[in-house]
Amino acid sequence: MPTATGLPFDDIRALFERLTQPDLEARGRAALRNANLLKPTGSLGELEDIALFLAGWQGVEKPQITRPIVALFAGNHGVHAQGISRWPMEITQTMVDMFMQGGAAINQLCALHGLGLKVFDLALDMPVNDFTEEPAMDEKGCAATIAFGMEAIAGGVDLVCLGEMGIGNTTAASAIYAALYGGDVEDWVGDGAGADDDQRARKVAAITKGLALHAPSLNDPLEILRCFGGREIAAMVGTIISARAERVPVVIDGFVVSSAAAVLHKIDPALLDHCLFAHVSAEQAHQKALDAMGQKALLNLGMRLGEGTGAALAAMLVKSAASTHSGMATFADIGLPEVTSLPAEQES
Ligand SMILES: O=C(O)c1ccc[n+]([C@@H]2O[C@H](COP(=O)([O-])O)[C@@H](O)[C@H]2O)c1
Ligand SMILES: Cc1cc2nc[nH]c2cc1C
Repeated sequence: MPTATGLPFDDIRALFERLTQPDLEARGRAALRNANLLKPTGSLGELEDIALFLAGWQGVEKPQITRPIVALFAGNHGVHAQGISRWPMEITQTMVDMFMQGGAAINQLCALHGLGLKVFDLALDMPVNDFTEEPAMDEKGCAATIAFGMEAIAGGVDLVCLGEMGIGNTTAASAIYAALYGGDVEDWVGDGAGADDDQRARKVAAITKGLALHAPSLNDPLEILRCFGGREIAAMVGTIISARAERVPVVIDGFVVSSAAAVLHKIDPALLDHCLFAHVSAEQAHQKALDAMGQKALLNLGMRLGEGTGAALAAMLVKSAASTHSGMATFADIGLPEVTSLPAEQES
């Protein structure tokens, strides 16, 4: 990834200059098909919007989801030493082992909804640096981790749901939001995986210290990622970028995955055009983060697990949207007149 001519991040930044776009002609054909499907206009609500979104990114009138995956990234965090989580760091490895054994929540949802599960553990025995003392990563390591995340869609997938596991990573995510958007640190901090009042106060203190230490870097979103992010967050940035290049839609999970999306949104909101936001996490500040990105989530079920569980549920909706749109009969099929053009405002 790093080149002889520039800094490692230069290669990443170059990718933002040549963004693939949805196929608007295919999307238009899908909109016409949608108008002819055997149902009252608009009666499948947001499923219709999702079907047209898929048609645009897949470049076909009848989109299909046949190879969906959850890409689940795990990382450990040096800031854990500041007493910011209810859980020991070893739980990250324990859960990775459990993902392999099939006993975690995400395994059940993947099996139920026909989603492949790819688990990537990112040097769990070498946590990123404690961001209250030094940047979490150096530029080379951060860029290499972004590049690693780009490989998650290799082998051909047509929907990628992002998930993560990392004790301490809600502190990293809160720090990223506070650095990107400013405001009171308290407003970006929540209970994570069950923090008590003292742990929560220590999250605020750690982030406040980190923001002061890394103040010179706060005007550059990739630097913010490097200073505060875990490897799992950097890798998810990479997956979102490579999915865009391949025109593969991405489903963003909760509070932590959204922090990876927020890094890209701050660089250019158009970098998220191929992403759907799955759910509003119960982690306080997730709604605030969604608002900052101008995003509306599909579900709001009070979930705050991570692992990609909210994204896996939303994938079921995305698959439903593709199936109804592509499989239904039309009014012409029952001998009724066909709609042959749409009013201009309904064309996209
Ligand atoms: O993504 C979310 O919405 C979310 C909200 C709260 C907690 N989590 C999960 O909880 C873990 C981090 O919690 P903590 O308190 O150790 O920072 C990590 O494995 C996340 O997947 C995830
Ligand atoms: C047990 C456990 C499972 C998790 N899955 C995602 N984050 C988690 C955090 C904990 C503590």
